[in-house]
Amino acid sequence: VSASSSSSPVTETAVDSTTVPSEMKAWVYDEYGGVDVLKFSSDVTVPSVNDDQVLVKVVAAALNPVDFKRRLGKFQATDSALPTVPGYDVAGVVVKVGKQVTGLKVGDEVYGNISEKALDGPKQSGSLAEYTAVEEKLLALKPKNLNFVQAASLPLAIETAYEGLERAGFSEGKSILVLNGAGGVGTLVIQLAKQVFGASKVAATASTSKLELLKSLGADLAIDYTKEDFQQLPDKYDVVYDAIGQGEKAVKVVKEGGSVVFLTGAVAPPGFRFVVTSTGSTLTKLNPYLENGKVKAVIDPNGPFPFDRVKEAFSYLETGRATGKVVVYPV
Ligand SMILES: NC(=O)C1=CN([C@@H]2O[C@H](COP(=O)(O)OP(=O)(O)OC[C@H]3O[C@@H](n4cnc5c(N)ncnc54)[C@H](OP(=O)(O)O)[C@@H]3O)[C@@H](O)[C@H]2O)C=CC1
Ligand SMILES: CC[C@H]1OC(C)=C(O)C1=O
Repeated sequence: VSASSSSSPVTETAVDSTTVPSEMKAWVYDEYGGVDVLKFSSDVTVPSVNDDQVLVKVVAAALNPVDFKRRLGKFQATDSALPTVPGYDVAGVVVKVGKQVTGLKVGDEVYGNISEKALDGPKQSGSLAEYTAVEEKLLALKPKNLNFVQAASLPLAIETAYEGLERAGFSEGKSILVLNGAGGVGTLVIQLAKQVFGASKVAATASTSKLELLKSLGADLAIDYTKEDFQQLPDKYDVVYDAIGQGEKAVKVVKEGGSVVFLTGAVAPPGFRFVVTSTGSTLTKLNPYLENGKVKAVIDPNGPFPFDRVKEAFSYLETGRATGKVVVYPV
């Protein structure tokens, strides 16, 4: 696996914005369950565009664990109605703009996480489709040096990484331990902590074959969780960022007065858990770090998965072994 920030053939894509059809191809499920509830359909209604939204022709989409947790029915109480087109992360081209849209125009190449609140009323018509409708405020212009696969991989994960660091009060000169440094979020927490926030020390956990990746992303210490227990090591950290659900252990290695961020699983005091909020402004703020290559997209080398292999893509993500992001391209 290598992190990359240079564009490639996927950068070029021609999208005819004049002919938006009424129906589209998309992956849909109308019942909660395993990957087999996903059905490929060619006659899904193209979502209408509210005044504050744009219609995006999807070039690439990325998968997140929240996609399969939602499909399994873990967030039914606050989910949008079935049937659902899954998918939060999108990169594509604007083909229609709502009446109140001021910052985007037809032809703009954009990326973003299409659901402002990941669990509370997420979009019913998501990004694993030929078109998706998104509020302008959730999108940012795609950095020119990133191809669509790289751009699609970033939104939800980088927004989560950034929001967690902000909420933890992470700042220059502080130390951090990232539990699950090789995943979609952890690969970005390492980079943001080092390159954007000015960490004094970044430690991260992964299995043996991924340790070099962690160091390439900026980790000063890569801990092989298959061989040693971070709790037995002498170090304590200003912030512990738990992206794997090891709450009870995470709080044992934080410094007095430090912060423990939980993304999943039980919250052990004094830690806290949050759910990511999508905002294009975070992407715009981080675009310079993506454009100068200080922060790179990490794409799992088993992908990108073409549109007709979305089930396989989810099955792979659900193994819990993905390195960086699982991306669907071409759509
Ligand atoms: N609260 C929120 O708003 C959000 C929550 N999340 C949640 O955060 C978690 C991480 O998300 P994401 O990064 O996308 O997940 P990924 O599916 O990308 O994580 C996969 C990685 O997990 C690593 N891993 C598995 N077990 C361990 C372990 N015991 N210790 C260290 N690493 C391990 C694997 O590395 P290896 O093969 O080496 O084990 C693999 O590279 C998920 O539970 C997700 O639902 C994510 C985004 C937002
Ligand atoms: C409660 C955490 C939940 O929210 C998101 C976005 C996930 O991936 C989760 O597990």
